[in-house]
Amino acid sequence: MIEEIQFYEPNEDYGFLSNFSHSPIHLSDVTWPTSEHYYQAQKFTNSEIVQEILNAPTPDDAFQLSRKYAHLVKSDWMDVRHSVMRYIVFEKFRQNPHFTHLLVSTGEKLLTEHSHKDSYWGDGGDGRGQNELGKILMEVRDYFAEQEPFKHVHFVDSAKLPTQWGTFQMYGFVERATGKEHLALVYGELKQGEPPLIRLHSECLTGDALFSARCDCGFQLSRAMENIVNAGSGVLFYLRQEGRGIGLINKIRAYHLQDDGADTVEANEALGFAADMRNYEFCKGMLSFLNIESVKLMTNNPRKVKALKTAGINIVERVALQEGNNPHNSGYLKTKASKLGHMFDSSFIK
Ligand SMILES: Nc1nc2c(ncn2[C@@H]2O[C@H](COP(=O)(O)OP(=O)(O)OP(=O)(O)O)[C@@H](O)[C@H]2O)c(=O)[nH]1
Ligand SMILES: [Zn+2]
Repeated sequence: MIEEIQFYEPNEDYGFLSNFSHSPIHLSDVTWPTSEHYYQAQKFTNSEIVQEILNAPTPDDAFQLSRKYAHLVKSDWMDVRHSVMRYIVFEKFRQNPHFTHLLVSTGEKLLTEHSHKDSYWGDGGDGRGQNELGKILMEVRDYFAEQEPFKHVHFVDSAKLPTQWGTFQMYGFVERATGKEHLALVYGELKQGEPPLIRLHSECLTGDALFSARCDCGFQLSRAMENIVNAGSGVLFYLRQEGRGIGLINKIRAYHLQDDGADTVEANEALGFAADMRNYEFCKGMLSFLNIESVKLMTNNPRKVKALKTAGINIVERVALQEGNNPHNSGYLKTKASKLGHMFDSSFIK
C-alpha cells in the first residue's frame, strides 16, 4: 500500500510542498517570493498587472489579484498553464536546496494537494480530483533524487538532545546506499557565511559508549562536543562507520589480533580489509541539508580533510583534536601517525 502525504497550508506539515510556501525564485532580474506569485502573474500580458502581482504582500493576495483581473487572462492560458506550473515548481526546488532535500526525503510516497477548492491541481478534497500539482512534485522529486547532493541521504526527523555541555538539535538521516542511520548534532545557530566548527566522528561503540582506553575516540567525542558548545555553534556528525568501516564484530577480531601483537593496520589487513574502509561521500547530503559550504574541521586525519575537499566542502581551518593519550592506546596512536598519516604533535605521542 503506497503511503500518501496530503499537504495544503504552507504552515502545516509538508507545507514546503505548497505553492504558497516562502521560497524565493530568481528569474532573469526578478525575484518571485513564491511559486504562486509567478504562476498567477503568467496569466497576464499586461505588465502593470504582472508587476502588481509580483509585489503582492502574500501569495493569497497574488491569487486574489488574478481573480480581480480574471477578465484579462490571456486567451491561451488553459493550453500553457500546466507547463508554466511545471517550470516554476522545478525552479523553486532547484533554487531552494533545503526544500529539495525535504522533497527527496519523502521517498516514494504519493504527494497529494488536499484542496477542496481545486480538483485540477488538487484532489478536490474528496480524492477524486486530478492532483496535477502532486504529480508535478513527484516528477520533480524523481529528477532530484538522482542528483548530487540529494541522492546520498534522506532526512527523517529531528529532536532535542540535552547533554552535559548544552542542548543540541539531533537530525536523523538514512544513507540511501547502505540504509545506515547517521546523525548530525547541531548546536546554536548556523549562520550563512560563517564556517561552523564541525567534527565527522566515526562511530566507535567501545570508545564512545564503553569507556575504552585502547583508542582515543571517546575522549575525542566529548572534547569535540565541548568545543562546539564553547564556540557557540557547530555540528557533530556521528557517522555509523564502526571499526573504520569494518563493523564492531570485525573490530573485535582485529583487536584480538592486536592483543597477539599485530598493529591496527596489520590486523585489518590480516582480516582481508584495507587499513581504512571508510567513505565520506554521503556526508555531502547532510552538509547540504544544513546549508554548510565551508567548515572548521576538528580532526587529525588527513583522509578526512581530503574527503571533504573532494566533496567540494571548503575547509577554512583544520582544528587538531588530540585527546586521551594513555598507556593502553599509545601504540595505536603511534601507528595511526606512522601508517595512516595522522597529524599529531610530537608532545602528544611521546
Ligand atoms: N578496524 C579498527 N578500527 C578501529 C581501531 N581502533 C579504532 N577504530 C575505529 O576507528 C574509527 C575512528 O578512527 P580514528 O582513526 O580513531 O580517528 P579518525 O576518526 O580517523 O580521525 P580523527 O578525526 O583525527 O579522530 C572508529 O570507527 C573506531 O571504531 C582498530 O584498532 N581497528
Ligand atoms: Zn575508538
